[in-house]
Amino acid sequence: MGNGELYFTKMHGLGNDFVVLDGISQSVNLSAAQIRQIADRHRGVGCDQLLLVEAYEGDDAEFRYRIFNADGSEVEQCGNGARCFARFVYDQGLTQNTTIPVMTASGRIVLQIQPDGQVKVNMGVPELTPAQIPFVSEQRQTLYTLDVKGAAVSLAAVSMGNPHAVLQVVALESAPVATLGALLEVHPAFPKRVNVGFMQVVGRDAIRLRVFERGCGETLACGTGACAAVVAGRLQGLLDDQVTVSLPGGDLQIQWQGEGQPVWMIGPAATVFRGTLIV
Ligand SMILES: N[C@@H](CCC[C@H](N)C(=O)O)C(=O)O
Repeated sequence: MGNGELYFTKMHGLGNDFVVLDGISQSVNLSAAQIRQIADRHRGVGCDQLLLVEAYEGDDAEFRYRIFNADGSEVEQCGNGARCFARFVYDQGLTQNTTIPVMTASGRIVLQIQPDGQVKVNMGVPELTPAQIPFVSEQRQTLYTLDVKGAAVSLAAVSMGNPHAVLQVVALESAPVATLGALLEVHPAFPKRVNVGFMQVVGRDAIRLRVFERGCGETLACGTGACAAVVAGRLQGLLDDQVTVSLPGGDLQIQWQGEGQPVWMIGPAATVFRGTLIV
C-alpha cells in the first residue's frame, strides 16, 4: 500500500455493498491483502465484495467482471453485484446498451436495465449435480443430511455458479445464522466452502431469507442466495415459479420455471458515492 491511487464507486444492492473499480480506464492489480484492507469497515472503504470491471475480448460479451469477497478470495458469481455492475457500466457511459452480456468466472450472464431503473438478470441454469457444486455426495438428492458437530442438519445444495446450502427454518429471527452458517461454510462436504441460506417459507409465492456468505459473513442480501433458495424450495414442492424473496435489506423477485431452465432475478442497484483510494 502507499504508492498509487484508484478511482472507485461505492454501490449496493439491497444493502449488499460493493467497491466497484473500473479496470478499463485505469490499471488495477490488487493483492488479496489490499482487497481485505479496502473491504475493512474501519481501515478501508468497507464492503462485502469488491467488483472489478474489465474489457472482454470475445464476441459473446461486452465486459468481464470479477468478484472478490471481503476476505480477498476471488469467486465465481454475485447476483447483487451483477445488477450493480450493469448500472455502473451504463451510468459511467462505458456502454449505451441496456441489454448487457457479461463474462464472469462461472460463464456468461445477460443483464437488462429496466425502464424503472431496476435490473433484470438471467442468472443461468442452476447446477444440481453434487460434483459440480461442488458437494461431496455419491448421488444427487433434493435434501442431504450433514453431521455438524454431532447434530444432523438437513439442507439442499445448489450452485448458481457459486455454491449454496439452503436450510429451511420455522422462524428466521431465531435462526442460528452466525453460528451454524460459520460451521457449514467450512464443512468438508463443501470443498470450495459454501454460502449458507436460512429460508422461511411464508407462502407458495413468498419466502424470507438470511444468508451467511462465504468469505464475508451474514450480509443484508444475497442475490445468488435468493436464486438458490427458490430453486431448493421449488424442488421440494414448496414454491410456485414466481417468488418474492424478502431479505433483511429488501425484496428481490425471482422466477424459475424448473429443471433445465435459467433463474431470473429482478431487483434494484444504487450508487452511493465515488472517491479515490490510496493503495
Ligand atoms: N452477495 C453475492 C454473492 C457474493 C459471493 C459469495 N459470497 C461467494 O463466495 O460465493 C450475491 O448477491 O450473490
